[in-house]
Amino acid sequence: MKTLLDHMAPSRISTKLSIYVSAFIVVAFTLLQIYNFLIIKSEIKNQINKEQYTKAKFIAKDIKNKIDKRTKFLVALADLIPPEQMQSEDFLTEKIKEHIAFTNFFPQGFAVINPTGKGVIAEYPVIPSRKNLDLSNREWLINAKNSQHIIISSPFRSEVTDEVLVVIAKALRDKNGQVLGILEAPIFLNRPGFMEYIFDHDYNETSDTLVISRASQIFLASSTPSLVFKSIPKRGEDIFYDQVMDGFNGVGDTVDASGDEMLAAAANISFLNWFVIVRTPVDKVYQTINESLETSIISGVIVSLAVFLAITFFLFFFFNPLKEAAESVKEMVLNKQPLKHIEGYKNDEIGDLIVGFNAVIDMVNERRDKLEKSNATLESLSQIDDLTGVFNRRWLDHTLNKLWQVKTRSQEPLTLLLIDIDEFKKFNDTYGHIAGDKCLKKVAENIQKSINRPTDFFARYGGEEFVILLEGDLVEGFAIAEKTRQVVNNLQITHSESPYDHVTISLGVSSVIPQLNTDSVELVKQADLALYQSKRRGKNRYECFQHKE
Ligand SMILES: Nc1nc2c(ncn2[C@@H]2O[C@H](COP(=O)(O)OP(=O)(O)OP(=O)(O)O)[C@@H](O)[C@H]2O)c(=O)[nH]1
Repeated sequence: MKTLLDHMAPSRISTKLSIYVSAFIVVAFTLLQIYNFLIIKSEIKNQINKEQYTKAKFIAKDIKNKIDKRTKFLVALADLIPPEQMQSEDFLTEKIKEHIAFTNFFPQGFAVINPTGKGVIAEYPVIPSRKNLDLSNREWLINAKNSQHIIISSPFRSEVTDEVLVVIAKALRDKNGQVLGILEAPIFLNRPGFMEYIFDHDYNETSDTLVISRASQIFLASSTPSLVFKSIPKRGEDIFYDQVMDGFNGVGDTVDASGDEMLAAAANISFLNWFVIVRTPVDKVYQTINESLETSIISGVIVSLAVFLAITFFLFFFFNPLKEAAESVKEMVLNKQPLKHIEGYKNDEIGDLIVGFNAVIDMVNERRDKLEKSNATLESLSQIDDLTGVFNRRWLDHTLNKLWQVKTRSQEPLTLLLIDIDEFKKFNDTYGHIAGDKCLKKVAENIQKSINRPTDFFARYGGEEFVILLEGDLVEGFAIAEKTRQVVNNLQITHSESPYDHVTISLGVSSVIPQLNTDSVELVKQADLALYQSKRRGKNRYECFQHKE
């Protein structure tokens, strides 16, 4: 029973393909994700930069408008106060009250300050702490007194409420230019109607809006309360701040107090020498895309796994016939089994391969059969004597040696009859070689016919000599010798030069029970000696080899 792991052996094409294809898909998918991630990141950065810059410019414009409106309002009020009414608190209070009724720009109202800076000539609404303030040393009071125009103070913290404010002020003069009082109004940056939204944490949920005084180098407004009225980074600490301090309007990269990277946009409020920065932590900018990257990594892993399993399954399905075919071939080759058709037909290239392989096997088998047949033919031809068609000397030697070994083991007799045609030279000389050949053939054919036991073998030994090999003893040898002699004698092939007037044969018989370390040649030699005796004793007879006592 094969396990899944066997099916997924590393040597299998389907396993290799699964791994390669899956790895390719994973790498391609990952690269695509990274590419998309970088593109989207860059798009998001551009978008956020654009939005932040628009927001910064909008806020800058909004602050400018608000200051403009307030200064115009104060100038209009100042124009309503004639110098001769300057000492009339009631008149001034009434005028302020009338004027202020049209706006909510000034929740702290207006005050007309004594030119010395000590005491209030008139105010509305009445703010008790204001009356006792000594403003004589305030830079804005001094500036207002020295200016024909409205002035805007540097931002400062209220001693009373600790809020950040600016004061707008205009000196009220008599016709000689003598300052009779200073009309002033505080603008609290965090109060409703001005920049309160910048201080609102909810409004700045992801981004942070900062209003910065270039002259004072401090944060005037921020949704982070701890930043308000703190110094901005020193020159050299943050390139973006340095650029903005030099008047740059636009977008860039910065860091916050804790060193976290931020995308920022800056817009100038030139006439105040302030600027607005809108900034967002990079973490927050890319939060969504980072989260989606995590999700896509998880989904990528799941998809890759699913793709791997799907590919493995499909490749297994497609390549299994190939695998089984390969195993069949391997088994045939390794175990040297007969080549046979392999199973697993599929209607595709693998199927074509299997069909082709089977056809090759058919061809190989067919050729092998032919070769075996022709080998067998060659083999038999190499064992047959051309002239007579009986076994030849080569076959005889081989058979004799084989039988010699068999009889050595079984200790049974082996008998050899050496046959020689008498006066054959004369036959040739008399009738010619062709007739001699015919004679040889006829003799051989007839002796062969007379040998009918499967354990008796007949072969041409060479020339006009033949051998009969018997798996029997001397007695049987004599019987066959005599029978053979008679067979040839009875052929009555005319031979005028023979004393018998026809062709005869002489035979030498020898028999032995083969022993270890003896040679079959000995048996032939003995038969030859016996044949010699036959010739000497008149031919057309057989003699037996006599062992010397
Ligand atoms: N025609 C033909 N003659 C052969 C063949 N092989 C051998 N001979 C002849 O057989 C003859 C054998 O002669 P010898 O060995 O002198 O023996 P013999 O003439 O038979 O005399 P004895 O053996 O004493 O009877 C030779 O003349 C060979 O040329 C053959 O294949 N065809």
